[in-house]
Amino acid sequence: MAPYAKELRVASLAVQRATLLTQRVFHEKVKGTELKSDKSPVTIGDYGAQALIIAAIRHNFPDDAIVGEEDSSSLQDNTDIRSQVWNAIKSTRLSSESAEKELGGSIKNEQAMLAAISAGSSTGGSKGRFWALDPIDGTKGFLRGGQYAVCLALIVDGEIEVGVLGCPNLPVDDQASFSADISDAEGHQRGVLFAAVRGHGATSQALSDDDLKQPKAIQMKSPPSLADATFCESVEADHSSHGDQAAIANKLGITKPSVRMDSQSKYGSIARGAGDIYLRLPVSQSYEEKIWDHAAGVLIVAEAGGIITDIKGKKHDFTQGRTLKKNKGVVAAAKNLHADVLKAVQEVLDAKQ
Ligand SMILES: Nc1ncnc2c1ncn2[C@@H]1O[C@H](COP(=O)(O)O)[C@@H](OP(=O)(O)O)[C@H]1O
Ligand SMILES: [Mg+2]
Ligand SMILES: [Mg+2]
Ligand SMILES: [Mg+2]
Repeated sequence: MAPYAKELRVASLAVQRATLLTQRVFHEKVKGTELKSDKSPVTIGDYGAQALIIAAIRHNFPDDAIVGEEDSSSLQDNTDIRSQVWNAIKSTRLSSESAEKELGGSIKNEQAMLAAISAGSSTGGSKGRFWALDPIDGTKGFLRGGQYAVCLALIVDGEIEVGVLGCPNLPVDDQASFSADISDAEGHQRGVLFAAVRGHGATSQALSDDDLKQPKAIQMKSPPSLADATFCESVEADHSSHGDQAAIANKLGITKPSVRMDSQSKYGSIARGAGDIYLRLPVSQSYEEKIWDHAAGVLIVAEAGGIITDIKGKKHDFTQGRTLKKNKGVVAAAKNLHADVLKAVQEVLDAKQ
């Protein structure tokens, strides 16, 4: 059996189930968005997806630690939000009974739901197994009806071994034109699951497939020249500097406008050859990137043949706890472009100092 086959299967089904919850929360316009202490939003969808995924991991791998973005502290007193999360969870099941059973079935009650959410409090580190979980990455994109991703990765002794991204609003077709805009995907079926196991390549498949047994290999594209390349970057200008990105594009002779897209959908997109370069350029020097914002996407891009480093050219270090405190930013590109892109990034950023 291929390495990590069970982990890949459980992670894929757990992400698929969580995307059903997030889509329902979005379409039923379930209100109940809170602001966290850093003023970032968290929704019923974030809490519900975290609970469902952690319950599935604990059923299958009870000894594994979990580094999840959300915690349940604000749900302890807020009974209104808590019961909305519970309602969303209760009504979310995979249509395949056998797959639902593989995940351990439903969560038993509200207490078990809170316990599952709280179980994402591991501090990670350099030893043993843990899962990095972002139940909704791009919460702002999710709220806008844009791109978002449900992200799960298994890290073993500091190496990312398995990565899964569920992107409900990206087109299924790997050849569809590269855009964050959902209306551009009209006529395209939407909802794609990207996955990778270290050393075994990256795949995509339709999120709607009941049994998730039809992954297709994906590959990064190598554009003939830098001038033909397409950049992507965050929508949020305080997550990645749009101005620095434009200066870097200019230096490289790239004239096509960048594609702005929320979430790790950017990693999935370049991995399937829809775009060529993803830059995340620090705005604040003190911000530490979170491991759950990158782990799954970094493996998927690497396994699709891309190169990913931070802005200094260093590999991202997932052994440092809940954040990537030893790294700044992201430079992800096809193999034939990465060195030139990194050089331009450094020239532009150095010139600012
Ligand atoms: N100042 C900052 N710099 C970089 N990333 C930030 C940031 N503040 C928040 N983020 C992260 O950016 C993520 C979204 O990335 P993107 O801009 O690529 O869509 C957020 O994930 P969540 O939406 O899961 O909270 C959040 O963790
Ligand atoms: Mg968040
Ligand atoms: Mg995130
Ligand atoms: Mg999130």
